[in-house]
Amino acid sequence: MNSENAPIIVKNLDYWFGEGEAKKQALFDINLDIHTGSLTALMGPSGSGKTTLLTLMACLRTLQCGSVRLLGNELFAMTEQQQVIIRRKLGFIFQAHNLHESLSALENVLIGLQVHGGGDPQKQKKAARHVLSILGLSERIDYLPMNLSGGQKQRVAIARALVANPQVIFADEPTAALDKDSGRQVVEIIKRLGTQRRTTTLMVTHDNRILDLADRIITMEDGAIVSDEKT
Ligand SMILES: Nc1ncnc2c1ncn2[C@@H]1O[C@H](COP(=O)(O)OP(=O)(O)OP(=O)(O)O)[C@@H](O)[C@H]1O
Repeated sequence: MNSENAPIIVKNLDYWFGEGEAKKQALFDINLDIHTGSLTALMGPSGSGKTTLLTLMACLRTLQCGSVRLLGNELFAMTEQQQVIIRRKLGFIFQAHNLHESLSALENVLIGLQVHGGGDPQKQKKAARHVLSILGLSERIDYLPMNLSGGQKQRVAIARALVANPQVIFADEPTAALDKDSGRQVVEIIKRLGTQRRTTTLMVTHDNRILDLADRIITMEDGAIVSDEKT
């Protein structure tokens, strides 16, 4: 694949936290191309910069130095309005699944469509039901989060991230709260999306149990990439 067409292209990316005496560099000269439809695991010890890099690539943090091209758009110096438009093409899955406790599984997934504004409510419900069924939750659509297991809640959060057919999914430790089987199931679903819908996924993980499912494993240490392996 021509790397110019890659959905994520990172060049010479540096990042600092703090100001003055407290200023500390968190990322050092990161260069990376992520290919369409691939599932990439981002690994490394605590504090190595994984989340900082993920949030910069996901347009959730302002770039200071270097370049990130996300779906053909340069994120450096991008306006807030442009950022909102590009974020609509992305799906986010975080460890704390942030479901609304007062809303059913179906209603939580509908939020993933309603942030886009407009749309036919009946079609939206159909899409939400469909994605919940793919995730094995057909029987649970009217349940409140308090009545779902940890794995089921995480699958609802994934359904919410997937319902709008994102082109890129950014996941931060999506399996951390799950047992081995639920964790594998979740990553298998994400992997299938890569094959079926050409969805590209970047996943920060400490979970060795699911690494065999990744197409590529990038390891960071002290703010730099120290290894980059295809599996
Ligand atoms: N808001 C912040 N303010 C100051 N320093 C920060 C902030 N967030 C992260 N850092 C520092 O930046 C470095 C990278 O942190 P980051 O959270 O990206 O690492 P990580 O590899 O994701 O760690 P973990 O696996 O523990 O989540 C660390 O030294 C961390 O202390």
